[in-house]
Amino acid sequence: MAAVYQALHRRASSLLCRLHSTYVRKMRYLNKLKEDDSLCRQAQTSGTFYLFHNLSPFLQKAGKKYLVPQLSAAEMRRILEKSPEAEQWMEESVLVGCSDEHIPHFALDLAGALEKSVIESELQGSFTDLRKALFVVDGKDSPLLASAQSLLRWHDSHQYCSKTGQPTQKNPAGSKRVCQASGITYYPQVSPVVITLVSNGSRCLLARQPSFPPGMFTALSGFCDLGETVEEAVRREVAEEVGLEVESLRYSASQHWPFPSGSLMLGCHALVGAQQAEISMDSLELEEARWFGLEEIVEGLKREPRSSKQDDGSSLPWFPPKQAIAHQLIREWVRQQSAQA
Ligand SMILES: NC(=O)c1ccc[n+]([C@@H]2O[C@H](COP(=O)([O-])OP(=O)(O)OC[C@H]3O[C@@H](n4cnc5c(N)ncnc54)[C@H](O)[C@@H]3O)[C@@H](O)[C@H]2O)c1
Ligand SMILES: [Mg+2]
Repeated sequence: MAAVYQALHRRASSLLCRLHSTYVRKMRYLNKLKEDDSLCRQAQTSGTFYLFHNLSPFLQKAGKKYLVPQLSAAEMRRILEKSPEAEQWMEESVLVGCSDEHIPHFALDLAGALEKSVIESELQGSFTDLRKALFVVDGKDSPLLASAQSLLRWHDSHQYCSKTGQPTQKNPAGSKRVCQASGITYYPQVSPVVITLVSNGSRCLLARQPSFPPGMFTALSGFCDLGETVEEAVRREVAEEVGLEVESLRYSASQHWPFPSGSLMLGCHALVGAQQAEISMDSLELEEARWFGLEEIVEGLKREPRSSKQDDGSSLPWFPPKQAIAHQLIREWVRQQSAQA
Protein backbone atom coordinates (compact mmCIF):
# COMPACT_ATOMS: atom_id res chain seq x y z
CA MET A 1 0.00 0.00 0.00
CA ALA A 2 2.80 2.38 0.97
CA ALA A 3 4.61 1.65 -2.32
CA VAL A 4 1.44 2.44 -4.32
CA TYR A 5 0.96 5.64 -2.37
CA GLN A 6 4.60 6.67 -2.97
CA ALA A 7 4.33 5.91 -6.70
CA LEU A 8 1.14 7.99 -6.91
CA HIS A 9 2.78 10.80 -4.98
CA ARG A 10 5.85 10.74 -7.29
CA ARG A 11 3.61 10.82 -10.36
CA ALA A 12 1.56 13.71 -8.96
CA SER A 13 4.75 15.65 -8.12
CA SER A 14 6.22 15.14 -11.57
CA LEU A 15 2.93 16.21 -13.21
CA LEU A 16 2.86 19.29 -10.99
CA CYS A 17 6.45 20.03 -11.91
CA ARG A 18 5.64 19.90 -15.62
CA LEU A 19 2.65 22.13 -15.02
CA HIS A 20 4.76 24.80 -13.36
CA SER A 21 5.54 27.70 -15.60
CA THR A 22 9.07 28.56 -16.71
CA TYR A 23 8.88 31.52 -14.35
CA VAL A 24 7.99 29.45 -11.28
CA ARG A 25 10.73 26.91 -12.01
CA LYS A 26 13.26 29.69 -12.52
CA MET A 27 12.38 31.41 -9.22
CA ARG A 28 12.56 28.13 -7.34
CA TYR A 29 15.94 27.32 -8.87
CA LEU A 30 17.31 30.74 -7.88
CA ASN A 31 16.00 30.31 -4.36
CA LYS A 32 17.65 26.88 -4.16
CA LEU A 33 20.98 28.38 -5.24
CA LYS A 34 20.72 30.85 -2.36
CA GLU A 35 20.03 28.10 0.16
CA ASP A 36 22.29 25.29 -1.11
CA ASP A 37 25.95 26.39 -0.95
CA SER A 38 27.43 23.38 -2.75
CA LEU A 39 24.87 23.62 -5.57
CA CYS A 40 25.74 27.31 -5.92
CA ARG A 41 29.51 26.62 -5.98
CA GLN A 42 28.91 24.06 -8.70
CA ALA A 43 26.68 26.51 -10.61
CA GLN A 44 29.55 29.02 -10.61
CA THR A 45 31.55 26.67 -12.82
CA SER A 46 28.89 26.75 -15.57
CA GLY A 47 27.46 30.23 -15.03
CA THR A 48 28.01 33.53 -16.80
CA PHE A 49 29.59 36.64 -15.27
CA TYR A 50 28.94 40.38 -15.45
CA LEU A 51 32.06 42.36 -14.66
CA PHE A 52 32.44 45.47 -12.51
CA HIS A 53 35.49 47.47 -11.46
CA ASN A 54 35.09 49.73 -8.44
CA LEU A 55 31.32 49.35 -8.93
CA SER A 56 31.43 50.50 -12.58
CA PRO A 57 29.93 47.93 -14.99
CA PHE A 58 31.86 46.65 -18.01
CA LEU A 59 30.26 47.63 -21.36
CA GLN A 60 31.18 46.97 -24.98
CA LYS A 61 30.29 49.32 -27.81
CA ALA A 62 28.72 47.76 -30.90
CA GLY A 63 27.97 50.49 -33.45
CA LYS A 64 25.76 52.99 -31.64
CA LYS A 65 24.67 50.46 -29.01
CA TYR A 66 26.23 49.60 -25.67
CA LEU A 67 26.16 45.92 -24.76
CA VAL A 68 26.55 44.32 -21.34
CA PRO A 69 28.68 41.24 -22.04
CA GLN A 70 28.35 38.04 -20.04
CA LEU A 71 31.58 36.06 -19.72
CA SER A 72 31.65 32.29 -19.37
CA ALA A 73 33.34 30.71 -16.35
CA ALA A 74 36.18 29.57 -18.67
CA GLU A 75 36.70 33.15 -19.93
CA MET A 76 36.69 34.39 -16.34
CA ARG A 77 39.42 31.91 -15.40
CA ARG A 78 41.49 32.97 -18.41
CA ILE A 79 41.26 36.64 -17.40
CA LEU A 80 41.98 35.86 -13.77
CA GLU A 81 45.09 33.87 -14.69
CA LYS A 82 46.80 37.25 -14.71
CA SER A 83 45.95 37.63 -11.03
CA PRO A 84 47.26 35.65 -8.07
CA GLU A 85 44.52 33.79 -6.15
CA ALA A 86 42.22 33.44 -9.17
CA GLU A 87 39.92 30.91 -7.46
CA GLN A 88 39.50 33.17 -4.46
CA TRP A 89 38.31 35.97 -6.75
CA MET A 90 35.72 33.75 -8.43
CA GLU A 91 34.28 33.14 -4.96
CA GLU A 92 33.68 36.86 -4.54
CA SER A 93 30.96 36.73 -7.20
CA VAL A 94 27.30 37.22 -6.31
CA LEU A 95 24.23 35.61 -7.87
CA VAL A 96 22.12 38.12 -9.82
CA GLY A 97 19.73 35.96 -11.85
CA CYS A 98 19.46 33.06 -14.29
CA SER A 99 18.21 32.32 -17.79
CA ASP A 100 15.01 30.40 -18.55
CA GLU A 101 17.31 27.41 -19.15
CA HIS A 102 18.71 27.77 -15.60
CA ILE A 103 22.12 29.12 -16.57
CA PRO A 104 22.98 31.18 -13.50
CA HIS A 105 24.26 34.75 -13.86
CA PHE A 106 26.81 36.18 -11.42
CA ALA A 107 28.35 39.62 -10.95
CA LEU A 108 31.94 40.15 -9.87
CA ASP A 109 33.95 43.26 -9.01
CA LEU A 110 37.57 42.82 -10.08
CA ALA A 111 38.95 46.04 -8.56
CA GLY A 112 41.24 44.24 -6.12
CA ALA A 113 42.31 41.56 -8.60
CA LEU A 114 43.36 43.34 -11.79
CA GLU A 115 44.05 46.79 -13.21
CA LYS A 116 41.06 48.24 -15.03
CA SER A 117 43.11 48.88 -18.20
CA VAL A 118 44.28 45.24 -18.37
CA ILE A 119 40.70 43.94 -18.53
CA GLU A 120 39.56 46.74 -20.84
CA SER A 121 42.21 46.03 -23.46
CA GLU A 122 41.82 42.25 -23.13
CA LEU A 123 38.03 42.35 -23.58
CA GLN A 124 37.73 45.41 -25.85
CA GLY A 125 35.35 47.47 -23.78
CA SER A 126 35.27 49.89 -20.88
CA PHE A 127 34.15 50.13 -17.28
CA THR A 128 31.53 52.88 -17.34
CA ASP A 129 30.12 54.92 -14.47
CA LEU A 130 26.74 53.42 -13.53
CA ARG A 131 24.93 56.76 -13.86
CA LYS A 132 25.90 56.83 -17.52
CA ALA A 133 25.62 53.07 -18.12
CA LEU A 134 21.97 52.88 -16.97
CA PHE A 135 20.92 55.33 -19.64
CA VAL A 136 22.86 53.95 -22.61
CA VAL A 137 22.28 50.19 -22.33
CA ASP A 138 19.20 48.35 -23.57
CA GLY A 139 16.16 48.89 -21.26
CA LYS A 140 16.11 45.24 -20.17
CA ASP A 141 19.73 45.43 -18.96
CA SER A 142 19.52 48.53 -16.75
CA PRO A 143 17.56 46.94 -13.82
CA LEU A 144 20.07 44.10 -13.76
CA LEU A 145 23.07 46.46 -13.68
CA ALA A 146 21.38 48.51 -10.96
CA SER A 147 20.62 45.58 -8.67
CA ALA A 148 23.97 43.86 -9.29
CA GLN A 149 25.83 47.04 -8.35
CA SER A 150 23.74 47.53 -5.19
CA LEU A 151 24.50 43.96 -4.09
CA LEU A 152 28.24 44.31 -4.80
CA ARG A 153 28.28 47.64 -2.93
CA TRP A 154 26.53 46.11 0.06
CA HIS A 155 29.09 43.28 0.28
CA ASP A 156 31.96 45.72 -0.08
CA SER A 157 30.70 47.83 2.82
CA HIS A 158 29.63 45.00 5.15
CA GLN A 159 32.89 43.11 5.54
CA TYR A 160 32.78 43.27 9.35
CA CYS A 161 30.25 42.41 12.05
CA SER A 162 28.96 45.59 13.70
CA LYS A 163 28.69 43.78 17.06
CA THR A 164 32.04 41.92 17.30
CA GLY A 165 34.17 43.77 14.73
CA GLN A 166 35.15 40.35 13.30
CA PRO A 167 35.18 39.72 9.52
CA THR A 168 31.88 38.41 8.10
CA GLN A 169 31.71 35.61 5.49
CA LYS A 170 29.59 35.77 2.39
CA ASN A 171 27.60 32.69 1.31
CA PRO A 172 28.38 31.54 -2.29
CA ALA A 173 25.24 33.19 -3.70
CA GLY A 174 25.97 36.46 -1.90
CA SER A 175 22.45 36.60 -0.45
CA LYS A 176 23.80 37.03 3.10
CA ARG A 177 26.92 37.42 5.28
CA VAL A 178 27.51 35.64 8.57
CA CYS A 179 29.72 36.50 11.54
CA GLN A 180 31.08 33.20 12.88
CA ALA A 181 31.92 34.75 16.26
CA SER A 182 28.45 36.10 17.08
CA GLY A 183 26.35 33.92 14.77
CA ILE A 184 24.67 37.05 13.40
CA THR A 185 23.42 36.82 9.81
CA TYR A 186 23.36 40.04 7.80
CA TYR A 187 21.08 40.39 4.76
CA PRO A 188 21.48 42.95 1.95
CA GLN A 189 19.97 46.24 2.98
CA VAL A 190 17.19 48.00 1.07
CA SER A 191 16.14 51.57 1.90
CA PRO A 192 12.51 52.41 1.09
CA VAL A 193 12.09 55.84 -0.48
CA VAL A 194 8.76 57.46 -1.35
CA ILE A 195 8.59 59.45 -4.56
CA THR A 196 5.45 61.51 -4.94
CA LEU A 197 3.96 63.47 -7.78
CA VAL A 198 1.81 66.08 -6.07
CA SER A 199 -1.11 67.47 -8.05
CA ASN A 200 -3.74 70.08 -7.17
CA GLY A 201 -6.10 68.87 -9.84
CA SER A 202 -4.95 70.97 -12.77
CA ARG A 203 -1.21 71.39 -12.10
CA CYS A 204 1.55 69.20 -10.74
CA LEU A 205 4.45 70.08 -8.49
CA LEU A 206 8.07 69.43 -9.40
CA ALA A 207 11.23 70.50 -7.61
CA ARG A 208 14.98 70.62 -7.98
CA GLN A 209 17.90 70.18 -5.60
CA PRO A 210 21.05 72.31 -6.02
CA SER A 211 23.01 69.18 -7.06
CA PHE A 212 20.73 68.45 -10.06
CA PRO A 213 21.95 69.24 -13.59
CA PRO A 214 20.72 72.67 -14.78
CA GLY A 215 17.03 72.68 -15.73
CA MET A 216 16.16 69.24 -14.31
CA PHE A 217 13.00 69.07 -12.21
CA THR A 218 11.57 65.92 -10.63
CA ALA A 219 8.91 64.65 -8.22
CA LEU A 220 9.43 65.02 -4.44
CA SER A 221 11.27 62.16 -2.78
CA GLY A 222 12.39 61.12 0.67
CA PHE A 223 13.61 58.16 2.72
CA CYS A 224 11.01 56.44 4.88
CA ASP A 225 11.61 56.73 8.61
CA LEU A 226 11.75 53.59 10.73
CA GLY A 227 8.23 52.57 11.76
CA GLU A 228 6.50 54.70 9.15
CA THR A 229 3.96 53.46 6.59
CA VAL A 230 4.30 54.51 2.96
CA GLU A 231 1.25 56.77 3.38
CA GLU A 232 2.78 58.48 6.44
CA ALA A 233 6.11 58.95 4.66
CA VAL A 234 4.40 60.58 1.65
CA ARG A 235 2.40 62.95 3.90
CA ARG A 236 5.49 63.85 5.97
CA GLU A 237 7.83 64.41 3.01
CA VAL A 238 5.31 66.63 1.17
CA ALA A 239 4.71 68.64 4.37
CA GLU A 240 8.46 68.95 5.10
CA GLU A 241 9.65 69.82 1.62
CA VAL A 242 6.86 72.07 0.26
CA GLY A 243 4.58 72.80 3.24
CA LEU A 244 1.42 71.23 1.72
CA GLU A 245 -1.06 68.76 3.22
CA VAL A 246 -1.86 65.66 1.19
CA GLU A 247 -5.62 64.95 0.99
CA SER A 248 -5.47 61.62 -0.81
CA LEU A 249 -2.83 59.44 -2.36
CA ARG A 250 -2.57 56.52 -4.76
CA TYR A 251 0.28 54.04 -5.12
CA SER A 252 1.45 53.67 -8.72
CA ALA A 253 4.55 51.47 -9.11
CA SER A 254 7.97 50.80 -7.61
CA GLN A 255 11.54 50.65 -8.82
CA HIS A 256 14.89 49.60 -7.45
CA TRP A 257 17.25 52.58 -7.56
CA PRO A 258 20.98 52.06 -6.95
CA PHE A 259 21.67 55.63 -5.73
CA PRO A 260 22.90 56.48 -3.14
CA SER A 261 23.12 52.75 -2.26
CA GLY A 262 20.12 50.43 -2.64
CA SER A 263 16.75 52.20 -2.57
CA LEU A 264 13.30 50.84 -3.24
CA MET A 265 11.48 53.77 -4.82
CA LEU A 266 7.75 53.64 -4.05
CA GLY A 267 5.99 55.83 -6.62
CA CYS A 268 2.76 57.59 -5.59
CA HIS A 269 0.38 60.26 -6.86
CA ALA A 270 -0.87 62.66 -4.19
CA LEU A 271 -3.66 65.19 -4.36
CA VAL A 272 -3.69 68.44 -2.40
CA GLY A 273 -6.71 70.77 -2.26
CA ALA A 274 -7.01 73.30 -5.12
CA GLN A 275 -6.95 76.09 -2.51
CA GLN A 276 -3.48 74.95 -1.32
CA ALA A 277 -1.59 76.70 -4.11
CA GLU A 278 1.09 78.37 -2.01
CA ILE A 279 4.32 76.44 -1.70
CA SER A 280 6.52 76.91 1.35
CA MET A 281 9.78 75.32 0.26
CA ASP A 282 12.41 73.75 2.51
CA SER A 283 15.40 75.67 1.16
CA LEU A 284 17.89 73.42 2.99
CA GLU A 285 17.05 70.58 0.60
CA LEU A 286 15.47 72.26 -2.41
CA GLU A 287 16.58 75.06 -4.69
CA GLU A 288 13.25 75.50 -6.47
CA ALA A 289 9.77 73.97 -6.26
CA ARG A 290 6.86 75.07 -8.41
CA TRP A 291 3.60 74.17 -10.11
CA PHE A 292 3.62 73.07 -13.75
CA GLY A 293 0.61 73.13 -16.10
CA LEU A 294 -0.10 70.34 -18.58
CA GLU A 295 1.31 72.21 -21.59
CA GLU A 296 4.58 73.00 -19.83
CA ILE A 297 4.97 69.36 -18.79
CA VAL A 298 4.30 68.11 -22.33
CA GLU A 299 6.94 70.53 -23.67
CA GLY A 300 9.42 69.56 -20.94
CA LEU A 301 9.04 65.86 -21.76
CA LYS A 302 10.22 66.57 -25.31
CA ARG A 303 13.43 68.24 -24.09
CA GLU A 304 16.79 66.67 -23.41
CA PRO A 305 19.50 68.23 -21.23
CA ARG A 306 21.26 69.59 -24.34
CA SER A 307 18.17 71.01 -26.04
CA SER A 308 17.12 72.76 -22.82
CA LYS A 309 20.07 75.21 -22.90
CA GLN A 310 19.22 78.77 -23.89
CA ASP A 311 21.46 81.45 -25.43
CA ASP A 312 21.65 83.41 -22.15
CA GLY A 313 23.10 80.34 -20.37
CA SER A 314 19.90 79.46 -18.49
CA SER A 315 18.05 76.16 -19.00
CA LEU A 316 14.41 75.41 -19.75
CA PRO A 317 12.82 72.69 -17.57
CA TRP A 318 13.38 69.04 -18.49
CA PHE A 319 12.52 65.85 -16.61
CA PRO A 320 14.29 62.58 -15.72
CA PRO A 321 14.60 60.04 -18.57
CA LYS A 322 12.26 57.05 -18.99
CA GLN A 323 14.44 54.70 -16.90
CA ALA A 324 13.58 56.72 -13.76
CA ILE A 325 10.26 56.13 -12.01
CA ALA A 326 9.79 59.92 -11.79
CA HIS A 327 9.39 59.91 -15.57
CA GLN A 328 6.66 57.26 -15.38
CA LEU A 329 4.76 59.24 -12.72
CA ILE A 330 4.91 62.40 -14.85
CA ARG A 331 3.67 60.49 -17.95
CA GLU A 332 0.80 58.96 -15.94
CA TRP A 333 -0.22 62.43 -14.78
CA VAL A 334 -0.21 63.69 -18.39
CA ARG A 335 -2.41 60.74 -19.47
CA GLN A 336 -4.81 61.37 -16.60
CA GLN A 337 -5.06 65.09 -17.37
CA SER A 338 -5.57 64.43 -21.09
CA ALA A 339 -8.32 61.91 -20.28
CA GLN A 340 -10.08 64.47 -18.08
CA ALA A 341 -9.89 67.27 -20.69
N1 LIG B 1 14.43 57.10 -9.68
C1 LIG B 1 13.91 58.30 -9.59
O1 LIG B 1 13.08 58.70 -10.41
C2 LIG B 1 14.33 59.20 -8.45
C3 LIG B 1 13.83 60.52 -8.39
C4 LIG B 1 14.15 61.31 -7.29
C5 LIG B 1 14.97 60.84 -6.28
N2 LIG B 1 15.47 59.56 -6.38
C6 LIG B 1 16.34 59.01 -5.32
O2 LIG B 1 15.69 59.13 -4.07
C7 LIG B 1 16.66 59.30 -3.06
C8 LIG B 1 16.08 60.00 -1.84
O3 LIG B 1 15.58 61.28 -2.15
P1 LIG B 1 16.01 62.56 -1.30
O4 LIG B 1 17.47 62.80 -1.43
O5 LIG B 1 15.07 63.65 -1.69
O6 LIG B 1 15.72 62.05 0.21
P2 LIG B 1 15.36 62.90 1.56
O7 LIG B 1 14.38 63.96 1.23
O8 LIG B 1 14.98 61.89 2.60
O9 LIG B 1 16.70 63.63 1.94
C9 LIG B 1 17.95 63.02 1.95
C10 LIG B 1 18.52 63.02 3.35
O10 LIG B 1 17.83 62.06 4.14
C11 LIG B 1 18.72 61.49 5.11
N3 LIG B 1 18.54 60.02 5.08
C12 LIG B 1 17.64 59.34 5.83
N4 LIG B 1 17.70 58.02 5.60
C13 LIG B 1 18.67 57.83 4.68
C14 LIG B 1 19.21 56.67 4.03
N5 LIG B 1 18.75 55.43 4.29
N6 LIG B 1 20.19 56.84 3.11
C15 LIG B 1 20.65 58.08 2.82
N7 LIG B 1 20.19 59.22 3.40
C16 LIG B 1 19.20 59.10 4.33
C17 LIG B 1 20.09 62.03 4.80
O11 LIG B 1 20.36 63.05 5.71
C18 LIG B 1 19.98 62.61 3.39
O12 LIG B 1 20.80 63.71 3.18
C19 LIG B 1 17.79 60.08 -3.75
O13 LIG B 1 19.02 59.66 -3.24
C20 LIG B 1 17.65 59.75 -5.22
O14 LIG B 1 18.70 58.92 -5.68
C21 LIG B 1 15.16 58.75 -7.43
MG1 LIG C 1 13.77 64.85 -0.58
